Amino acid sequence: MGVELIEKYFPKLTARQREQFAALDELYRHWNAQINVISRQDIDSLYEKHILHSLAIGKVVQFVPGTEILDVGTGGGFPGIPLAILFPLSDFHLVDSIGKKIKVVTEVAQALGLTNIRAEQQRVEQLNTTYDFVVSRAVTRLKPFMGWVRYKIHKKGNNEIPNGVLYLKGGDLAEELAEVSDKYKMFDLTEYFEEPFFDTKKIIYLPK
Ligand SMILES: C[S@@+](CC[C@H](N)C(=O)[O-])C[C@H]1O[C@@H](n2cnc3c(N)ncnc32)[C@H](O)[C@@H]1O
Repeated sequence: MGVELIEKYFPKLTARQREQFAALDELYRHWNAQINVISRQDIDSLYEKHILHSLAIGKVVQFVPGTEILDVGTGGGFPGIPLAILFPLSDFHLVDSIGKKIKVVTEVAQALGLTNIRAEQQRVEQLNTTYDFVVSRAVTRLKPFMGWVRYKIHKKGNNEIPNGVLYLKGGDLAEELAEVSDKYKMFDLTEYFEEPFFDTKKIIYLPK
C-alpha cells in the first residue's frame, strides 16, 4: 500500500499533502539506490514502516503553527520529512552527523517544495539552539539522548501538551525507561494503527 495507507489514518490531507506523500515512493527509490538510507528490504514497505510510523507523532500532538521541532539523527529524513508534510506551518530542523544522509534529506525536501525544513550535517551535541519539541527514532538509548537534548527545549509552548521529547521506540523498554525520569508517558501505537508492524511500537514522551 502506498499513499492510501496514509489517507486511511489521516483522511483530511490537502491535495498538496497527498501529492507530496505520493511523491515519496519514487524519490526514496531513486535516492536510496545511490545513498543507502533505508534498508533495501524495507523500501517496499516505505509507507508503513517509515512514513506512517513517523506520522504517529502527529497522533499524539497536532503541532500548532509556528512550533519549532528538532529531529535528531534524522538519517534519510525520519520522522522529520513526513511530519514536515503533515504540519506545513511548523518549522523543522533535521540534523544528522553524516553528510550524505543530509544530502538525501535536502534533495527530497527540495523536490517536494518543502520550505519548512532546514537540514544540516551536525552532531546534536554541537547545537546551541532551542526548540519546542525534539523528535527522534532509532538513534540511541533514552538516557544519553536526554543528556544531549534536555537543554535544547524551551519551556514555553502553545501546544496541547507541554514542550518535550517525542521518541519513537520499539521492543521491550523497561530497562531503558528505568534509567530516565519517571515523568515519561508511553503511547502505544496500536491505539492508532491496526497493522501488525505497530504491535510493539511506542512513543515515549518526556516533558521538559
Ligand atoms: C539508525 S539511524 C536512524 C535514522 C532515522 N532516524 C530513521 O529512523 O530512519 C541513526 C542516525 O543517527 C545519526 N546519529 C547518531 N548519533 C548522532 C549525533 N550525536 N548527532 C547527530 N546524528 C547522530 C546517525 O548518523 C544515523 O544516521
